[in-house]
Amino acid sequence: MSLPPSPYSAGAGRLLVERAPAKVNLSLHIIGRRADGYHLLESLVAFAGCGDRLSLDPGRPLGLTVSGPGAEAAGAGPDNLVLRAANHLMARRPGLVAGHFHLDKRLPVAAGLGGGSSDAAAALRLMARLNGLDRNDPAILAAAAATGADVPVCLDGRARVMAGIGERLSPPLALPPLFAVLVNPRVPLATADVFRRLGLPPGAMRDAAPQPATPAGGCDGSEALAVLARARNDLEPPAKALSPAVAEALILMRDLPECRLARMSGSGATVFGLFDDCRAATRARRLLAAARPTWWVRATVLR
Ligand SMILES: C[C@](O)(CO)[C@H](O)COP(=O)(O)OP(=O)(O)OC[C@H]1O[C@@H](n2ccc(N)nc2=O)[C@H](O)[C@@H]1O
Ligand SMILES: Nc1ncnc2c1ncn2[C@@H]1O[C@H](COP(=O)(O)OP(=O)(O)OP(=O)(O)O)[C@@H](O)[C@H]1O
Repeated sequence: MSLPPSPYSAGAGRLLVERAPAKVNLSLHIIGRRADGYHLLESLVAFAGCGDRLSLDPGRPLGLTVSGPGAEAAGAGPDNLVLRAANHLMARRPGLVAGHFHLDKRLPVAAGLGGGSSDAAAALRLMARLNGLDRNDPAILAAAAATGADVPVCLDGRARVMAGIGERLSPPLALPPLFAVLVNPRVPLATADVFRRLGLPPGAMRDAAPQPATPAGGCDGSEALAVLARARNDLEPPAKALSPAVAEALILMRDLPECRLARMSGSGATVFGLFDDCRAATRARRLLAAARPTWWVRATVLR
């Protein structure tokens, strides 16, 4: 039996490494549904300090190995979003040099944290670095959009408002650092199932939804929290209907004495809580981890 190649093996080239941070939807408002079934939305997206890690060994043929707690759920086959993104890019730019990817999969899978999308974006950044492409090269942007609705916003991992189905991005936003706890009850939720459960017919527009509450540039953390409190995640009700663990996580988070805001991210089941400072978030992480020892719980800063 041959051993899988070491993620840290030197190969013929220099190992390139990128972080793939978790994406958190601070707000998510559904505006309508396109005739092709995709939903139009407005979402304020930020990125966490925790995430996956992707490396690329340029000396070897295109391939992927995966390690870490989420390795089995993510898989290492051609459907992994790392390989899908690389193949989308190579189809648009024949002749690009690829290599062997190694993914250290730390984030829970199908969790509303855009882990796969962030991995795909990291793969495109690695391919861009290896081939001397600009990150804003049209082929990179097109490969990102073709890989998944969340991939474009993950390309540079900076807080933005995304609109359309995720292809229209605001300029980067200067959010104050937000002290957060992320909790995932380890119940995977398929994004397509959550959108379907919303029950919006294709072609339908909802009554005018408010703009996503976006904290003004330069505001402090407590002003940002006040603005975010006026927003919502429209996918919470369908996710709760599909998984009671989402409601349980929201209640546990909201009931923590120092929690200022609790909301689901993306299509769930991960719930985030926001706190006034790092110490309050750390205390909350300890309380949640003790209350639900089998759940995935992290304290982190969102930017
Ligand atoms: C919920 C969010 O995570 C918010 O950031 C994204 O909108 C979902 O992004 P994603 O996981 O990259 O989604 P994709 O992989 O492109 O799509 C998965 C499935 O979700 C549904 N989908 C996704 C995005 C969207 N705007 N409308 C949809 O209805 C579609 O059924 C699609 O087949
Ligand atoms: N690298 C990857 N990491 C995680 N999942 C992957 C990956 N590649 C393919 N997948 C598949 O994609 C699906 C969605 O995974 P992901 O973890 O990105 O979901 P998510 O966090 O809900 O994303 P989003 O917030 O964008 O909806 C899973 O069912 C998984 O099998």
